[in-house]
Amino acid sequence: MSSVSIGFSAVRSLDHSCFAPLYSLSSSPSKSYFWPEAVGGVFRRWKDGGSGRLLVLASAAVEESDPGMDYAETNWKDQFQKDFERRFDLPHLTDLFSDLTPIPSTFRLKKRSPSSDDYVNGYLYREQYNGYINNDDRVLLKVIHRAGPRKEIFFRPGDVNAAIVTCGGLCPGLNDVIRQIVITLEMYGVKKIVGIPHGYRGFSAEEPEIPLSRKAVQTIHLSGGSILGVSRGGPDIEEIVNSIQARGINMLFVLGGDGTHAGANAMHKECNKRRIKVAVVGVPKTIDNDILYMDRTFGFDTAVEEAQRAINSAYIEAHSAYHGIGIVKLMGRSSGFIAMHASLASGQVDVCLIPEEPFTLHGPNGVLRHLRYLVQTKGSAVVCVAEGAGQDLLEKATGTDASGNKILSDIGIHVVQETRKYFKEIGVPADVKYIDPTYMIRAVRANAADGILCTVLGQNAVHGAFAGFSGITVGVVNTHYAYFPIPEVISHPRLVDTNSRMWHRCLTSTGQPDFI
Ligand SMILES: Nc1ncnc2c1ncn2[C@@H]1O[C@H](COP(=O)(O)OP(=O)(O)OP(=O)(O)O)[C@@H](O)[C@H]1O
Ligand SMILES: O=P(O)(O)OC[C@H]1O[C@](O)(CO)[C@@H](O)[C@@H]1O
Ligand SMILES: [Mg+2]
Repeated sequence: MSSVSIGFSAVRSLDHSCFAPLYSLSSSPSKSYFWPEAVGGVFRRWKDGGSGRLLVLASAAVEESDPGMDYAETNWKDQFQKDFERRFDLPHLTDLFSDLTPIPSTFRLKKRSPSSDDYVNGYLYREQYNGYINNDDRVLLKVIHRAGPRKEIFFRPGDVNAAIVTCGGLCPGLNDVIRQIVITLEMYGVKKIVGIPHGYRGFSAEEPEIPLSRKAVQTIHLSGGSILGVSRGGPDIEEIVNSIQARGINMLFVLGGDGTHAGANAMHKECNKRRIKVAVVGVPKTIDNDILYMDRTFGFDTAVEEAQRAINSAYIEAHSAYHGIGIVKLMGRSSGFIAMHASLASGQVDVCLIPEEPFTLHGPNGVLRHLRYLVQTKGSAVVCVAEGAGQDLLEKATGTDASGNKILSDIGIHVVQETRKYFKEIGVPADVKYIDPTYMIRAVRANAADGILCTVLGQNAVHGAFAGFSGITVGVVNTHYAYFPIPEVISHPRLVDTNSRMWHRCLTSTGQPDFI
């Protein structure tokens, strides 16, 4: 692959260890060459059957630009930027209600330069020295909308009827986000805030709404779970929007994964169709970290921390046993981020198996043969397997859960059974210990890093709704908080790039060969 850099920008990201070139021209026809760890957006272009195509890489997410666009002209950079800008334009209430006029924000910010009023007993209180965000402010090459409080807002706080709903599986930090949404709504002057019980099912009105106030949420972040409850499945979009209308909800905060966001976007569209003024704002929740564009989603950091505890226990068990083999199954239906990061964090994993990397168990290049080598050379081995890994090796499970997600076959149990069988067959003793910490990981409270992330996301969700956006979600990209149109972030799950430096670091740490 030949590649020519034509411009640089120093963009720093917490996730990444480098400063990255911004634009790069490449003649590689292969889609597999990308730099998922490059930051700030790396533009790479190659010839594809005569028409130029372009990739933008944003914080480990790879997005193909509109293939219909002709980037062959010399001003491809401008064209690309315009195309990207168009795709990331945010739906706004004024798209529907053109006569809406904003009012000065009720969210008070202190001035940047302190005045004598800001001193109390000689101390300067400057915790809110911050500025309002301009609607033109963008992050990542100035195309993605910056999150934060706007000077003008589109709701009178007295008219706001806000609701919060948490859907899908549990995730550390849900209570932190709920808490911060409530606190921020109150800071704007909102009085009517409720929680919808048990996810979208709560819209079918079997259970009463949960009244929320600063007092009610003050300490909820001290425990895991969601005080509102969660669920999968539930009523269809029309029924949900009927319920939104009947309850008079005009700000809806939706905390959930890709399914929840698909629902939120459908609700936003249905509200538009009915011409009702409702701001639907999502906060992505997934311990799997499988949402596009975001540096990370809340709960992921905590999940990794908990997961590496399970791995360390597996190591101690395996290491203490004669020919011990510790096998740990971690969550990750389509993406192996938890398994990869926990393996790296622990440093004790010999084999890390993720959905993105095919492998065989049997045969000369299989996992089992390598385990035999490990127990015979170092005395023990640890395997970390993501739940979505190796599904092609298993008998297909049939059916879906209440939300329509495919039920996966259990790769953890399969690896355990096959390992026991293999060692018995070859007459080598092996003491196999299995740990599945799945729900222990999900149910814990958020750690400090996630607590901060949840706080900022919760605040920004409220700022986004007051700013008049709807059908959007909030995330952190290249360390900046930004708003995204929902369809862009859920178009497909974010996957571990097996050509990335991070996956290679993981392989270096485990020392595992290719199992193909
Ligand atoms: N395409 C869709 N359109 C409308 N609603 C959906 C869609 N997919 C899922 N939902 C609804 O969203 C809710 C949550 O979906 P799901 O159970 O798939 O969890 P999720 O949000 O993807 O979170 P998790 O990461 O835990 O799987 C459910 O109530 C489900 O009915
Ligand atoms: O057992 P539940 O609640 O359906 O959740 C399992 C799913 O949750 C996830 O962690 C996503 O939140 C997936 O990786 C996993 O398949
Ligand atoms: Mg999902």
